[in-house]
Amino acid sequence: MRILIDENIPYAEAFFADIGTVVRFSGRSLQASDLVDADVLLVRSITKVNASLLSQANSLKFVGTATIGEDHIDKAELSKRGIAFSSAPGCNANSVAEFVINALFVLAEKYQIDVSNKKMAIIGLGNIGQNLHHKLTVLGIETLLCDPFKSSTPEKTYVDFEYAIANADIITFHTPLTSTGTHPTHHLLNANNLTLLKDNVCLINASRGEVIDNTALLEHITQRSLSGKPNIKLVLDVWEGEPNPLQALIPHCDLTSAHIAGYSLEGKATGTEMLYKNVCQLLNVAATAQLKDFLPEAAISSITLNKDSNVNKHETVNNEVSKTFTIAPNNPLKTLIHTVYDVRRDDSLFRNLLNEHSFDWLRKNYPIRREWSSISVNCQQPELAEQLSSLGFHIK
Ligand SMILES: NC(=O)c1ccc[n+]([C@@H]2O[C@H](COP(=O)([O-])OP(=O)(O)OC[C@H]3O[C@@H](n4cnc5c(N)ncnc54)[C@H](O)[C@@H]3O)[C@@H](O)[C@H]2O)c1
Ligand SMILES: O=C(O)[C@H](O)[C@H](O)COP(=O)(O)O
Repeated sequence: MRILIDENIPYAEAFFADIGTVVRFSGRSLQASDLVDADVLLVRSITKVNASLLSQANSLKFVGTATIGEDHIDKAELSKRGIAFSSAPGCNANSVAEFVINALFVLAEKYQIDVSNKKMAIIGLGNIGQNLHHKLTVLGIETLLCDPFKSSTPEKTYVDFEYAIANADIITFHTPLTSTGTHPTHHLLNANNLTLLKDNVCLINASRGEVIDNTALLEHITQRSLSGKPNIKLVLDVWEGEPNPLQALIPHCDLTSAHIAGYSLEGKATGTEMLYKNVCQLLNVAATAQLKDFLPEAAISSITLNKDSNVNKHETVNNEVSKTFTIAPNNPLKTLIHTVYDVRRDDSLFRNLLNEHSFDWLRKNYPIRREWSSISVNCQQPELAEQLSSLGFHIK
């Protein structure tokens, strides 16, 4: 059994060595001829699996992508050739949701935004959007939910896209990239509706670059500046035209990164495990390998929050009780989250290394990043401990 696996899929040997011969490849240079005699092909989002790539596949039984996005896969072509397919839905949802909260905390501190009285629109309520919605609810941040494929219930109200972007203080995108169907997302945010955004809006895109018309966004930012309006607070993890982002947009961003929101070790490794289980099922072999047996302990695996840590502290300055920032600079929750991982690290790498190296290099050489669940927190305050536990931390 010949198993072709992208070089950026972790733990592939640990999972697949017992099933067959693992052959690694570089995602953008895979050729049709490499698929001769291959039985299984596991890719990431940079490999376009289409008729051309599959043209010499003579024994391929399964194609898997260790991602949730499927816009790089021609599923109709796979089905025509009788090749089974699966993605890894939800594998990196927690990673992306943590990334967004991480970025939000940076913006809140940088601009002293009291997020407790702001509305955050989540565009796309799938695996990531729902995970993020849960975390924001735990943090007490009000949300506007937008997903035309979901119906409102007494507990959950969905709003339409224009309402969401016109009324939100923070907007975060979590849709797939689609260009057909009733609600395509290609250039969902574009020259026609950018004008609806609030003056002080924060915009986060960790979905697909093409969901926002990047040229129109740059033009809009320039027009805003000319008319004396405040800048958009901008977080871009994904870019139109990757691996060649619109360079002129970069200086206008507060936080930049090379499509790594889903790149926690847990997120990537869970993708491998999901594909492994699917391959085992297809081949009718027992799935004996388990991620929990390989995942290493985090570099910092235990932390103590002292007794007087208080998330929503009212500070008295000059005999006046100061404004309560849910995410104040000394907020222990923010400190804790930025101890596990700080999105500003990736912003620095992106800005400093993008010209010397490349977008793909930054992704390939991505430093290990762990999720909140990798850390055990010793917390003496029951209320804070419960909040941390709901966010995914282990409580001692
Ligand atoms: N930056 C990263 O590293 C990273 C990581 C993971 C996923 N992603 C991207 O994020 C996307 C979402 O991931 P997911 O796991 O939540 O996927 P998902 O399929 O679980 O959810 C997507 C949701 O978007 C909704 N949707 C579709 N069209 C919409 C529209 N026009 N307006 C609003 N909502 C719409 C769908 O109904 C669905 O609920 C992926 O498709 C992928 O492109 C990026
Ligand atoms: O769609 C996804 O799951 C994510 O965008 C994923 O993190 C992309 O990573 P890549 O496959 O490009 O390495």
